[in-house]
Amino acid sequence: MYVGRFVVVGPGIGAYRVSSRSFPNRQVVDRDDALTVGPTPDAPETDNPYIAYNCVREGGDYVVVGNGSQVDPIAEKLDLGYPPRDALAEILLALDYEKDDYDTPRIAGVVGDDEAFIGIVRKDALVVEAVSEPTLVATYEEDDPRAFDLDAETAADAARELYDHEFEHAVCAAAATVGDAVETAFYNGE
Ligand SMILES: NC(=O)c1ncn([C@@H]2O[C@H](COP(=O)(O)O)[C@@H](O)[C@H]2O)c1NC=O
Repeated sequence: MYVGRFVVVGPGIGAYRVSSRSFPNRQVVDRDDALTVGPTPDAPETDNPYIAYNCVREGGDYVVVGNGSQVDPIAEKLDLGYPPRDALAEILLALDYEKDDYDTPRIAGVVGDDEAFIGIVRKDALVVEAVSEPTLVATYEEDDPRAFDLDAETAADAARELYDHEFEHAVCAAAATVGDAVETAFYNGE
């Protein structure tokens, strides 16, 4: 099954995978204050505005994961002390779904050491929920949050677990854990 991009978040851990039919030549890079998805050096040029963005970034005591430019303003709201639910709802609603050929939803998660929130804005709905167990939401097909069996306990294992998941067209993955410190990791395949 092809679900496009997806996030999995639970208390203390969050992960994100890029799956892509149209833009497979992409990778995650570590840019000090964020993990960024972008084209590989050999990728064909494109003017699509939705394929390069920060996918993992700290905000306040939390880490934000997501599939587009919403990650930055959500993190900035958290830096200002907004409650995670409100930061997710406000920014997802403000930016809304992507205006591409698929009306691709924006998805995001906020991870704290003992709490987590997940959100999606689709053409027909805005959903923001607190979650107590690892929970998945994807851009296509799996676009309502549902429990996900995440075995990983480290960021490196979470990135690898999402990359290896059976959903089709894996491109790259990133993850973070939130405890006494934040750890991040990514995996771009072999
Ligand atoms: N975040 C991403 O990495 C991303 N990659 C592709 N998209 C959008 O989704 C559309 C469909 O892409 P695909 O066929 O790869 O699923 C693209 O035209 C683009 O507008 C993205 N936007 C949201 O998921």
